[in-house]
Amino acid sequence: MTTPFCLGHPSHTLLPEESICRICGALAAHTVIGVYEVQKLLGTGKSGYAYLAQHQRSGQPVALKLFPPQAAQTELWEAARREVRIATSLRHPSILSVFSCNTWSPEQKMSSSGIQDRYQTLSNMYLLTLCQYIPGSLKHFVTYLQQAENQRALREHGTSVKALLLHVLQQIGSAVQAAHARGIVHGALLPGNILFTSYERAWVADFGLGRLQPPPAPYLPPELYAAAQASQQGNFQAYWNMANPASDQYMFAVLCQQLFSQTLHSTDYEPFLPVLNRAMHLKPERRYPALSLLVQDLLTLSTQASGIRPAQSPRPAPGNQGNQKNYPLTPPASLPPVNPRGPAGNSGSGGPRSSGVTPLPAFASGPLTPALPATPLTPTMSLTAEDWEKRGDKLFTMHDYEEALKAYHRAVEVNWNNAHTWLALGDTYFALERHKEALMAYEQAMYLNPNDAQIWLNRGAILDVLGRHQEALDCYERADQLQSA
Ligand SMILES: Nc1ncnc2c1ncn2[C@@H]1O[C@H](COP(=O)(O)OP(=O)(O)OP(=O)(O)O)[C@@H](O)[C@H]1O
Repeated sequence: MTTPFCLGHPSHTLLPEESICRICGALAAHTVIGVYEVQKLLGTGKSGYAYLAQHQRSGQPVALKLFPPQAAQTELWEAARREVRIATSLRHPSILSVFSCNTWSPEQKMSSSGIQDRYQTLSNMYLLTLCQYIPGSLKHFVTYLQQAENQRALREHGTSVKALLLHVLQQIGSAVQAAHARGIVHGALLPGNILFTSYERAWVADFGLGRLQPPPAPYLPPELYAAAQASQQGNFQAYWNMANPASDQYMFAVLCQQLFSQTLHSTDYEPFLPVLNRAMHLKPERRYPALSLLVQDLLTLSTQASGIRPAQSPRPAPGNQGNQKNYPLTPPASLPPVNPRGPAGNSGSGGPRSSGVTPLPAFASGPLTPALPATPLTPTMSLTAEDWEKRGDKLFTMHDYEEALKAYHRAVEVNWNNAHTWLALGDTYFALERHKEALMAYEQAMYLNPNDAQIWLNRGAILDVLGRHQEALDCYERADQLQSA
């Protein structure tokens, strides 16, 4: 038997059954949490670790984050969970949705659910979130923009580094503005929370979680210094309460400033400085009344300088600025439209679609996604239910949930009585965020096989998402009983 080790840097050996390292606090390699097995450390944030984990059945990669127990912060977890749900419900094409946000205790390592609520003592509870794994980081994006050959390729497409940069900033701004319109402040617009599925497709992560801890300099706006200090002394509520849309605007402007200075010539970058200076004004009331106005000014300046037709993003009516809904994700006129598929949880959210123009390079998919054999998906009458299910499994692993759904539907048409296929169908609806349909599929699976712990577990997870926490707990308990029977 191999010695267990933790995923921290440097790695430490662990005692058998130890799932969290006592020295560095990182998870043990291969820890199983619910239906996911932890594979590697993705990075360390302000208040915890992020890991790559894999769905045990389908192989689907997910990003799993653990926020360690800190009594004062724990009080905020319920509020954070509420905000995570609201942000996810916006289905914004650039808001990375979180598909599970719950408390978890290492003592439950051997439990089937892994996601526990209320029954644990506060001192050993972690806040655990699961969201889509997104392979590209802001660092990848900047490196791409800095390379001469890519700059040349962009020019050949009739666009530029600046246009692509502004296109991405527009997506980020749109996500943050949409959240502000629903009363959600991000609180940590840092490079680690900006992720990419392709070089022109950005996602903002950690809505609802960013305010749990203040960001470091230079992102921290001056008006929040005192709150940050208070949180260092354990009063996390101070930062949670004080962060506001104007402070998000400040952080967004710092992010813009860093991106501009790293990727543009100073002559291209200088015209933007007055706009950024306004957004970073020491007095929050002197900043833009809404983030969308800042983005609009950046776009207008950019198009004035380059002669590109400005993106159509109407200013909000006076008096309605703070409450502006959203503004369209209109790419600069010369940017080639491409179709990087968004993550599954957001696939119904109306991200850009392909128009057949040569795409900009997409990120390679993660190592956990094997290539799909080039089998056409045309229905063949001779396929068995098992064949359809296998096909669905492959498509699911490739994140092609729409096609996986079709394949699983074919499987249940051929054999209605297979609980396992209904379970797979439920998982696919879950990935597509069609929660009610997922619940119905799990219930059909449960009807066919009431003694399958996995079905109870997944039904619990969907009930959690639907806010039916008590029923979810009952399901987790039933799953535990079945597994220990
Ligand atoms: N969904 C994801 N997919 C892929 N990588 C991710 C994902 N979420 C986070 N990461 C990676 O893990 C790292 C740590 O993430 P984490 O959210 O813990 O911290 P952060 O984003 O850097 O800062 P913060 O604590 O403010 O959120 C990130 O820098 C990023 O590289």
